[in-house]
Amino acid sequence: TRSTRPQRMLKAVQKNATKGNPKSVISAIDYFCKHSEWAMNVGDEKGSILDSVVTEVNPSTVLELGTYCGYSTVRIARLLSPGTKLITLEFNPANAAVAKQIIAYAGLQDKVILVEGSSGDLIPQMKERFGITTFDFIFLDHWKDRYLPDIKLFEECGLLRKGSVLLADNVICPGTPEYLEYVRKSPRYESKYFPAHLEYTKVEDGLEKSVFLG
Ligand SMILES: CNc1ncnc2c1ncn2[C@@H]1O[C@H](/C=C/CNC(=O)c2cc(-c3ccc(F)cc3)cc(O)c2O)[C@H](F)[C@H]1O
Ligand SMILES: [Mg+2]
Repeated sequence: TRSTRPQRMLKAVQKNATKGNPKSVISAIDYFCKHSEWAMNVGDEKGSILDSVVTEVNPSTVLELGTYCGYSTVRIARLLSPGTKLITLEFNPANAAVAKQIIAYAGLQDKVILVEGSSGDLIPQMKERFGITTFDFIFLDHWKDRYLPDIKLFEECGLLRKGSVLLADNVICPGTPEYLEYVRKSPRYESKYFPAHLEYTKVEDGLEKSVFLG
């Protein structure tokens, strides 16, 4: 049967990237998406903003919602200090299987805990399963209508502390209007918009960085 786009992306990584070299894996995926097939990775322009926020926060506890093929997982994990691991949630087994291989190809498997399942089910389990008290950094890039319910879940589960940073992809395209209204209106968050473009296109998009004020 015909391969899937994530499988073709993995093939492109195995063909064009250097094993153990995260930068070459990132470049191979960006090249594939620019010249072969568009895919919903955060991409190089927004990815650079992601890099700068991760570097600034230098988090000890990290969560990503929506692994997809692992592109942003590789971008984040490559910047983490030794001994720090990122937890990434993906509920589609086929995506998780590809992501696992792309993360391993980058040599970052020891810095990533990929959990198969839905954020709605897994967020309440973070404390008991992974010994997390609070997250320093959260990257939201899963179904856009789940950003708001999930941030409320973080609050209810006591997973945010004064200074926790949430970075949300696609707040313009496809758009997350309810989430944006919530973080921008709530007195409990300090929010800032980083303008950019939809990955591999000229369409306007951007990232919203929201700091929990406690
Ligand atoms: C709901 N809880 C979940 N828990 C675990 N994994 C999940 C959950 N929900 C989804 N997943 C998992 O997270 C991924 C989903 C990513 C969704 N991303 C997008 O739709 C998305 C769309 C565009 C886009 C823009 C313009 C256009 F013309 C077409 C597309 C651009 C983007 O950057 C995106 O991120 C994965 F597929 C799904 O299994
Ligand atoms: Mg996205």
